[in-house]
Amino acid sequence: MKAKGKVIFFGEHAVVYGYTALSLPINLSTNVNIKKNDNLVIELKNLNKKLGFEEAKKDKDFRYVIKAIELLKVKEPFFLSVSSELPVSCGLGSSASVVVATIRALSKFFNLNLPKKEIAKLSHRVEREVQGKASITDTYTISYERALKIRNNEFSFIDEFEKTVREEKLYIAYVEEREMKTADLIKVVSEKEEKEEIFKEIEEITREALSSDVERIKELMLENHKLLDKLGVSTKGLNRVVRLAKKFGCGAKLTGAGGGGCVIILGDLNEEEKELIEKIVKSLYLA
Ligand SMILES: Nc1ncnc2c1ncn2[C@@H]1O[C@H](COP(=O)(O)OP(=O)(O)OP(=O)(O)O)[C@@H](O)[C@H]1O
Ligand SMILES: C[C@@](O)(CCO)CC(=O)[O-]
Ligand SMILES: [Mg+2]
Repeated sequence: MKAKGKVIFFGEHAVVYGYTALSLPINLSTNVNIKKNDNLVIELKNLNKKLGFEEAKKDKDFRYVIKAIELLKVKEPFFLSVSSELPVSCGLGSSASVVVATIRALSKFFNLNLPKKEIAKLSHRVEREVQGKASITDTYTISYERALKIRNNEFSFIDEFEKTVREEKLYIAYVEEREMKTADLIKVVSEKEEKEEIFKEIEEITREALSSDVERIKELMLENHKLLDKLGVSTKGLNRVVRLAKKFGCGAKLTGAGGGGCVIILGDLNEEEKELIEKIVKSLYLA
């Protein structure tokens, strides 16, 4: 079973504290396959790891899959294999995508017929338990496969916002590997003294973005990025890509937890501009 990834357009981190975020699903996906087996074995293809259940429990990389299996209380053994088109731990929701795909696959294999709502709820529980803190943004966007506004862990669909940003090209620049996981970055932010003031400024930007035209959305993305930098979750590499995209007349910001990973770029890039960005990133996708 498959599950998509996501980008956050506005409001990451602030959303963990009840403020607003706007997110969109993206078409890079994770695939989880399950087949009958004598023992419970888990394979993580992107990470080149394959372990039995008891061994996997001791390895941090397996935490999301293990927690999902434990939560569904399934008894019979199986072989479960995860592979993803999403770069791992880079801001595109790879953790949530793995969890949603795993729960969807378990639901099908064990004939549980879990409805979308239940899959979203369980997936969020897994992320929250593994990370300590997690908003519903990533798991719900991926479970519902719709653009969402999240506030106070409640969601609504924002198809109009998605239509507005889709008037322009949307690129994802995979800039650099992250040294920290989302869980660690959430902790860094929790220790930042001036976080509430920064969140309030992000909130104003996010609310304005929801009813703005695409040109204003581009400016607001740059402002949101500046505040994420002030919050301490940007890097030199991410700032460099955002600066270049701005020079080319685009909106740009880091997306997801930050600390490296990906930048989203909204606007048209000509061949020469694309090449200049490609020179300083690992890859550039059209989302
Ligand atoms: N392809 C994969 N196979 C197995 N586990 C994965 C895979 N992708 C992600 N994970 C799990 O998710 C963890 C990374 O999650 P993390 O939340 O840090 O990054 P992300 O979800 O990509 O970024 P963000 O939360 O900012 O969107 C990995 O350490 C691993 O446990
Ligand atoms: C950093 C964060 O806001 C987004 C990660 O994609 C964490 C969360 O919402 O749970
Ligand atoms: Mg994550």
